[in-house]
Amino acid sequence: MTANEAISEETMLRKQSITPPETSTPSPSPSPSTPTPTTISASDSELSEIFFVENSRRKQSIKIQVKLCPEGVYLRRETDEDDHINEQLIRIDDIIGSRYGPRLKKRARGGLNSCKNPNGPGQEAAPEPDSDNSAYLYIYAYLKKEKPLRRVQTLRILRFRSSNDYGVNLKTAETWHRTIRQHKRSNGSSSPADTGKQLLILLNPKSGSGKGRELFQKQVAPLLTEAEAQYDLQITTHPQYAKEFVRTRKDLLERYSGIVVASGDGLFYEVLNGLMERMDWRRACRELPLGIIPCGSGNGLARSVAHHCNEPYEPKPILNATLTCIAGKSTPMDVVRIELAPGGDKHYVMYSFLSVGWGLIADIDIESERLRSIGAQRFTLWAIKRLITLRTYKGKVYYLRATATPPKKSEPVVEMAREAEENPQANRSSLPEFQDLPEEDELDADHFADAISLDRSVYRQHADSWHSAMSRRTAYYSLGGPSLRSNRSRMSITQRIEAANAEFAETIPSGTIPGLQVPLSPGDGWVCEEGDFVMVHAAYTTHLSSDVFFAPASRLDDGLIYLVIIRSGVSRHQLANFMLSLNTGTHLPVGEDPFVKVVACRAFRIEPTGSDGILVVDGEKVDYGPIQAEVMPGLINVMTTSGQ
Ligand SMILES: Nc1ncnc2c1ncn2[C@@H]1O[C@H](COP(=O)(O)OP(=O)(O)OP(=O)(O)O)[C@@H](O)[C@H]1O
Repeated sequence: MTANEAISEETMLRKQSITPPETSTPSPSPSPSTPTPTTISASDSELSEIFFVENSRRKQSIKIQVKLCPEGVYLRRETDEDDHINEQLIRIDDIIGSRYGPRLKKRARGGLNSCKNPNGPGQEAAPEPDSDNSAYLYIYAYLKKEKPLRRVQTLRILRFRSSNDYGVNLKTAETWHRTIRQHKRSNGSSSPADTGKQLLILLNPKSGSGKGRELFQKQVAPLLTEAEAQYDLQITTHPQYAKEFVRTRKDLLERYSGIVVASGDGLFYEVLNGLMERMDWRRACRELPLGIIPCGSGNGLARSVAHHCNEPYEPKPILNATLTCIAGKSTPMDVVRIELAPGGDKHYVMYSFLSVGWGLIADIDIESERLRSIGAQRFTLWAIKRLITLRTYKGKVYYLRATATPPKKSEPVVEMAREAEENPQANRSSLPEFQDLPEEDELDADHFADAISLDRSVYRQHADSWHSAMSRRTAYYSLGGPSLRSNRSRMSITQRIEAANAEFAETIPSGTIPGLQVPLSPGDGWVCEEGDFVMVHAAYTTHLSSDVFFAPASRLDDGLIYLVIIRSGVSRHQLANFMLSLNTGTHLPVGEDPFVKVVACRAFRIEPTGSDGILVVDGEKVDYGPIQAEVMPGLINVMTTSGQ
């Protein structure tokens, strides 16, 4: 039989072949349940064709109607023998890509460099002259199944051989390929293949067990190839590499459609903070969705994203997360602005996406580092040790409940300016120097990049430390810009500072709560708890690590920080139960508890007494001392399988 044929791989490459008749005549598009003897039926959005699967064992051919429509690919199978009909829909969301051309000799693998197909997206090289004239369409899908939640790899191969001319068959296969892409686009998926841009992939070869490179080659690259994703793989060579890359790259937004971090949470933290230090941070956060492929040891974000979009995680976290990154959809996610007391070597303002910890869990996380060689067991062992030798910490915890009305923004800079005008000499030393930025026409692209890379940290430190002490707002920046210069001489100090603030409010992310040095007032809605604490731990994603389901009620963009406060006096038994239930998310008290409290808040401040203790932000140790945090709702976009 010289007819079209489809090789259908239901699950992991289980092959059958389907073959439609040799000649094809156009026909109206059939419904999925109505088989037609015709081969091709094309409208703008639907294609339909009858294929045959040769069943050599039973010496019969099975007729399969394949219909491509906006919902996906319908396959309707019937046998002459028992009139039995099987139907299946491969949802368009579950199809990650397709390719067409001659039969693939072996499974294509992505390399470690930019992936480019010389024949254009989805198309393979022309067949050898002596081979058959069939054109093949490979449809790569990962079917989502519930109970247990999993993705099942599925490959459908349609073989087009109606014509003796390879070019004609290829054209038919190409039409199917193009239509699949169109349907994915209409379904809200901006596939990397459609954007004309590359995915930036940042890979830390040292994260987790140190096998990031191999994991990428074996598990990630093949999927990127199937999804026709063009990518630029950057392998980090040292800490801060990723941060500097995204911070200083001039063409970041023009060149890349998104950033995928193939690493642990530590590298994602670098990328987030690098983005936030760009002059175009707002646009970068809005336009560049961020994805994570879990190659680290904690992987709290990857687990939280999987939880958010009801995607499987274990037993194949890398494969599942990669599917999420290539789904072409994204969801807003909160970022938390952290302010630390100056003095240490860590950055004064930082941006966090997971958690802030003080006390028990932070201690276990950091102190058990010395047992890293024994793997995840280190947490259990150290938790037992710390439960036996329980520590408490004295201090104050302030929080602004989610329901509290935000404090009215004061006009601190205006107040300062007024003082300065009244008494210029007295205030001169406390006012920052006005720095002239280059004229706009001097700002070519290179110049701009240098300005970003050289000066930003200076501006940030300077402005923050100055204003935190003097004002209720922490991030007004007083640097004169080009827009001020023309009429500067005619402007009062007040006007100049207001104008500068307006300009830099856009270019530098600012907080809305009082600076760390400013006392907090209950009148503004702040609740204060004072005393001895076993732990204060704040989370804004569901999972702190792949197996710590810390804030089950959290949503990626709910604008909430979940603050868990455990006071001194809690029994070891209750604490042990708390720790043991962390992986199921059943650790939090259902009703009122005298020792354990959960507060949904917008902002909080911790003021530890003394200097001996551990504070962590996103699992990394920071300088011990006062710390405050404020949520910036939906600031970034993370790659998901549902969403826009
Ligand atoms: N090439 C490199 N060599 C050494 N360290 C690196 C390199 N690239 C990045 N780093 C640093 O390694 C740190 C840890 O990386 P990462 O978070 O990816 O892995 P992890 O610690 O195993 O995972 P997790 O944070 O989920 O526990 C990051 O803070 C990053 O700065």
